[in-house]
Amino acid sequence: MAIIEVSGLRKAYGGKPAVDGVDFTVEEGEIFGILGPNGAGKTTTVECVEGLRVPDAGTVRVAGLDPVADHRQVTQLLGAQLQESELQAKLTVREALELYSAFYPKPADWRPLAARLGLEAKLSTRFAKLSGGQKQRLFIALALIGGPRVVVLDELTTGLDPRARRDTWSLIEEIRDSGVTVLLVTHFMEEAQRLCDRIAVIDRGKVAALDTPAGLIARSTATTVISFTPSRPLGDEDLAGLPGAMSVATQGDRIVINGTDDTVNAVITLLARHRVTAHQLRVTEATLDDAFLDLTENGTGAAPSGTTTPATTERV
Ligand SMILES: Nc1ncnc2c1ncn2[C@@H]1O[C@H](COP(=O)(O)OP(=O)(O)OP(=O)(O)O)[C@@H](O)[C@H]1O
Repeated sequence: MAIIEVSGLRKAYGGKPAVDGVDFTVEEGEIFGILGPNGAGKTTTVECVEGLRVPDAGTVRVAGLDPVADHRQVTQLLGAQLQESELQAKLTVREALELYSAFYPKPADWRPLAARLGLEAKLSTRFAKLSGGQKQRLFIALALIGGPRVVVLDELTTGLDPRARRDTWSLIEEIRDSGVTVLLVTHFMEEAQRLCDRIAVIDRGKVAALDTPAGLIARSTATTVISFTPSRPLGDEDLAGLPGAMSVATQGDRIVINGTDDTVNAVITLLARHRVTAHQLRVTEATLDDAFLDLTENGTGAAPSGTTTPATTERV
């Protein structure tokens, strides 16, 4: 069942469209990612979902409620961590948790929440003295304190070191596993690929693509690249007609083939049949990075699904 429904959403600032007809639905219990280049309209979109901005046109519903007209009810079921969150420097972690608990009629018990987020030892620490990762953990706790059904996390891991980022990913998965729907705005492809059940790629205020991470990668013009140096030359006729191969090139004594998983298997069979050893065999897969560049203005422009281009050898 959809818990968030966004339809025909438009929002302009000073006449310039920031969100220009966005549609998507988020199913209850999923991690839904919003991905896109700087200034694409991601934050404006989630701020409309949170009821912090009033749409110029279109409808937004959270559990059937209008985030603007039914703001009070929506704040009881939606927890938000904003992109640039700050707290009073002298506030301790305990005070922040107690203060935010007071905003809700039935808050979650903050003690187990703090323990789950690794904040127990920091309860008496002032906000200004927390590390970036600890601040983010506190903001997650504050977003969860009302016992929400949906939590919106906007660029949560920006500025964190790789270990803190990975720890935060585990937390986000735990939140989803506890039944909370997560709407996640991120710039990090690896984060989106690892965490999200589905992703809307937003570009210039519109949804450029909406799919699972694997589905977005499959749309990418980039594919699987196989390269190796054979122990003795292979005939052109052997390499022609490999299943799924879109191009075969030689670079010195290296062979570079752009194809699919079927091509990888066929190459291995071919090498075994000819008793040829492949030196420095490399297989690289398309990633969400490739798909992102294909789908957004920063890349080569939106590529229609199913199109292919000749192999690019620099990815090898
Ligand atoms: N309060 C505002 N007043 C005027 N223009 C704004 C305002 N907020 C955002 N914009 C503009 O609207 C467009 C979309 O901004 P938004 O913050 O929604 O994008 P974003 O995808 O979240 O970007 P980023 O990834 O850089 O955070 C941008 O061109 C931005 O400059």
